[in-house]
Amino acid sequence: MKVAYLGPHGSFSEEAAFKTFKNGEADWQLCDSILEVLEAVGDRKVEKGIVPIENSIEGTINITADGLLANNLFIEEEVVFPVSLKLLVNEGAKVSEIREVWSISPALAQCKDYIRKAAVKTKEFDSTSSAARALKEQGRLDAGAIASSAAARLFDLQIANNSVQDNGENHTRFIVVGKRSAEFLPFHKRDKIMLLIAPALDQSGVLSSILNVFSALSINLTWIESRPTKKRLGTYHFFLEAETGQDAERTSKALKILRAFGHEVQVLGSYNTTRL
Ligand SMILES: O=C(O)C(=O)C[C@]1(C(=O)O)C=C[C@@H](O)C=C1
Repeated sequence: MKVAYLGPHGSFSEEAAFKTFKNGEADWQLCDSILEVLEAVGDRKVEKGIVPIENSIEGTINITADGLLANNLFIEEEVVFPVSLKLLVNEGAKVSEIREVWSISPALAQCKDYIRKAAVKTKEFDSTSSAARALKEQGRLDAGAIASSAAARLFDLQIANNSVQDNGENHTRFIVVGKRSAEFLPFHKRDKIMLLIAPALDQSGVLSSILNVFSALSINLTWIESRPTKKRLGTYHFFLEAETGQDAERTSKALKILRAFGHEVQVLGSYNTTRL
């Protein structure tokens, strides 16, 4: 089975992918960006992809949320992975002389406090490991990369600071996605469900009326995110993730009520969750 993830080697996505799929189960396809992973699944070049969707410090990874819809994907599994962001430097570099730090944007955002205090510039890359690789290739002594200890080993870089993230408790939620197929059985004995809800009317109280359906049925919501529809300024749709507690009946009741109110409801995934 072909499985895509964000490369190059040494990325957090790689660590999450290796822990999620059994040895020998996957024929790995490394991609240059998160969007490329989602497109590879969308274009059926691979069967599955694994991508980050949310980080405990920085929040939603919008590229993933929007890319799920643009590529007609279905969430099949969720894994929560601990992240430890380090400052990597070339041999001979002095921390006091670092003027720039390089990384993917969500990782830079997870280290805002360090970046502000150190008064360094930032430069965005498509992954933590591509930043580490570029640092090694360019041999710069005035720049550092925010990346993993695996990237330090792989690119032979020194760990100048073992933890540059704003909070020691740092987790990223990854999802395994596949191409959506009409015959897929939604919410059958799974822990969670992901919905995309486009409200029927743009009127006051519409979001609270949607949320009331879940509270009336005692369904716990675990994530809510509004994203612009990209059609007109001020128009939004909502990602809602709920714990189904493997109870398909209450979940289908909620969907029926929401649709009866005229809201457009799409099931974007039905999955179990694992903490790595
Ligand atoms: O750049 C990587 O190493 C990734 O796997 C991406 C990513 C992300 O974008 O959230 C994954 C986990 C961490 O939160 C930092 C980076």
